[in-house]
Amino acid sequence: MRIDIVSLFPEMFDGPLGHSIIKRACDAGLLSIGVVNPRDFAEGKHRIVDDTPFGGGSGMVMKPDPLFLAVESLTGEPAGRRRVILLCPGGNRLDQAKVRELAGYDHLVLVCGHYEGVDERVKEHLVDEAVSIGDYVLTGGELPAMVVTDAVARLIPGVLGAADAAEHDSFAAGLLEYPQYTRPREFRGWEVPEILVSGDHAKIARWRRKESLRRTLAVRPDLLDKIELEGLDAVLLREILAEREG
Ligand SMILES: NC[C@H]1CCC[C@@H](CNc2ccc(C(N)=O)cn2)C1
Repeated sequence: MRIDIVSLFPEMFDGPLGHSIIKRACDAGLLSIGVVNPRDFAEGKHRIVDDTPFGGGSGMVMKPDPLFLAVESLTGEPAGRRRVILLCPGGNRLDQAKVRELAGYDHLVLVCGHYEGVDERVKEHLVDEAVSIGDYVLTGGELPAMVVTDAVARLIPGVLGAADAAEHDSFAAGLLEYPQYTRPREFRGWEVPEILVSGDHAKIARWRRKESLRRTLAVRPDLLDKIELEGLDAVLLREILAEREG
């Protein structure tokens, strides 16, 4: 997969994309990431990328021309499935389903906004979709672009290594993930649940599913509305509710 990021601050990406899993994915050729600066596409000696808003108002707005030229420099050759995304607070909410959808593309172009706004013609005629990582405003779209890159990259086959590593993530099965423990078995008097050292894999799987349901019910009951709970899940949920009563 190829991810190109359009940002006025390319150096912001050296850290997060230059380490750990993302770096390994790039070194393994599973992912390639580029960052272009729209300022390099701005005309004139001062390479202006923003200007005051028509109609008045405070703050500056990102001009359309440098952004259009920067994106068009990346979308020349017809590359399979491509999606151009603007990161902004008013975009479609990013969730794991959206991450899975974006991971299905061959080429993502992530446009990072700045200042008080981005000229509306960028959203109307240049990008395929506006995406928000949450209901809050940041100083720029760079951190959201890193979030999207990280979340999508870990779903690329081979990036996470252990085949099912992404399967038991929170939200992967629509539920929050079960609690994880590792050595030491006893730490400051706090013991690892006995069942996890029982060696009974069926019981462990049941315990994990039940804990996922218990946590999801407690923290994100809204997620339970989205999935059909049948069979064992329904049994486990009844046990959880009975335990709450008891
Ligand atoms: N009107 C402010 C707005 C103008 C256009 C550029 C953005 C950059 N900041 C962002 C970008 C994305 C998100 C998010 N939630 O994904 C939050 N903040 C700020």
